[in-house]
Amino acid sequence: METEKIKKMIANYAINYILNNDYIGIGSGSTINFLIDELKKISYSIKGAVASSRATAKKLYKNGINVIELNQVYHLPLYIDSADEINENGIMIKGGKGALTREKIIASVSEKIICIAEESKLVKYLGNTCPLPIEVIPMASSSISRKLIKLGGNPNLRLKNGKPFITDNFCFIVDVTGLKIINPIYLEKTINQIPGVVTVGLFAIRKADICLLGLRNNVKKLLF
Ligand SMILES: O=C(CO)[C@H](O)[C@H](O)COP(=O)(O)O
Repeated sequence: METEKIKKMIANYAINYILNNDYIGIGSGSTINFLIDELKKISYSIKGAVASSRATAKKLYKNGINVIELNQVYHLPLYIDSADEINENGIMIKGGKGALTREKIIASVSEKIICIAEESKLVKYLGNTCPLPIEVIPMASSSISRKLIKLGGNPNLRLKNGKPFITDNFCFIVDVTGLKIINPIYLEKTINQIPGVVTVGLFAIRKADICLLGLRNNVKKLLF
């Protein structure tokens, strides 16, 4: 309950960053769902929103926000999303809800990335409180897992109701624990190069510019 209250508070704070009559990229997950509830109040001033998942698109649409395809815009001035972890340099682990690929695409064309997260997600060492998700082409999940073991990780195919979890892109997710994320940019590039990897949920090459960190009673702004 306390976490939900904090997520709501950050979402309420974050709408102050939304530019009048412009486009915006919107992430996925429970924190972002609170943000979308807030966006409803200013839907008239949002030119269009690019959604990072089908679930987000559905909720935006329901809240009267104009949902557009990324192909309709050249670039986005702002992308707001949450993360599973963020470190003191703005590098994030994302993909806990499985939307990492679309999130990374939107992040790559966005001028500014704001991460909204509760304090518990701010970590010193990435990968200690959550696994690193990797979206993979289904036929390559085993070969990729073997390569991840060679890199020192413990890969696990993500399941839902006993069957592989299927992403919006009809792919699987391999969640890896145990990797030492000492050089995140190098690790992101290394994993990206394994054949069959669609996206690794390490956001080091394009990290957050700002984090709005939800504390118990207020929001702290971190600039990177
Ligand atoms: O990366 C994500 C989705 O792929 C989310 O941002 C991350 O999982 C955090 O989710 P929540 O806001 O529910 O804690």
